Amino acid sequence: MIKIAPSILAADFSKLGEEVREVEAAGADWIHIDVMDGHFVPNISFGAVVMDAIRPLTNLPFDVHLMIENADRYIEDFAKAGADYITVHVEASPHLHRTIQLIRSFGVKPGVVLNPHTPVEAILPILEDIDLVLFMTVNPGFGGQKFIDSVVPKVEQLSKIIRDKGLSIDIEIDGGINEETIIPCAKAGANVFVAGSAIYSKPDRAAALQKIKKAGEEAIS
Ligand SMILES: O=C(CO)[C@@H](O)[C@H](O)COP(=O)(O)O
Repeated sequence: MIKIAPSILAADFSKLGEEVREVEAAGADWIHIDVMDGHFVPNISFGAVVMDAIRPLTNLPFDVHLMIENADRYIEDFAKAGADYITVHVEASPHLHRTIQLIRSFGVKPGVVLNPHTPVEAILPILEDIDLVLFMTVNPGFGGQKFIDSVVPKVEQLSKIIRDKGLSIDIEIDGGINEETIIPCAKAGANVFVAGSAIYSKPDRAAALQKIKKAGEEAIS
């Protein structure tokens, strides 16, 4: 099953509620929420207050991608604001087990994010403790960047490890996803795809979303 998670980073913030409702009606599976602190990444987006404001507008799972330092300090806020998944960067988490346990303690599903250059080996020790692995196919901080295809073999590598261990972990891809780049990622074993500009920059968001999803489904059929 291919899931599409539109990234609201690419939405029109002056009408964020409508933008969320529009992608839900278009067939979105999750809503992807990019939180940036201006330290771990060179950009600032929004925090738990904004997420809290849009939480009543949809029942779709909120997939919160923390691109921040000191994530432990903010996890409770995002959990209380209605996160279903919280992912933290392995590169920004010196005490990864503790952070994962903290996320789970609030009833939220924990996940780990890898930057494009970070090897899969970095997360092997915590694989049995997480629900989601997010592979960045751009360097985090901005929407609209070019897909880095050298990440695809890492997706294949992790997918095999998950299969061999009999684990149930979603593999998500984020950065430069469109109806073409989804194909190698889906074939490599990913099942959740973040798309920002490929959906929100299009006049017909529903058509754009469905085209990406169909390309992913065809790739694995
Ligand atoms: O986390 C990030 C960027 O740091 C992503 O979620 C982007 O927002 C995806 O945008 P597109 O590459 O799809 O435009």
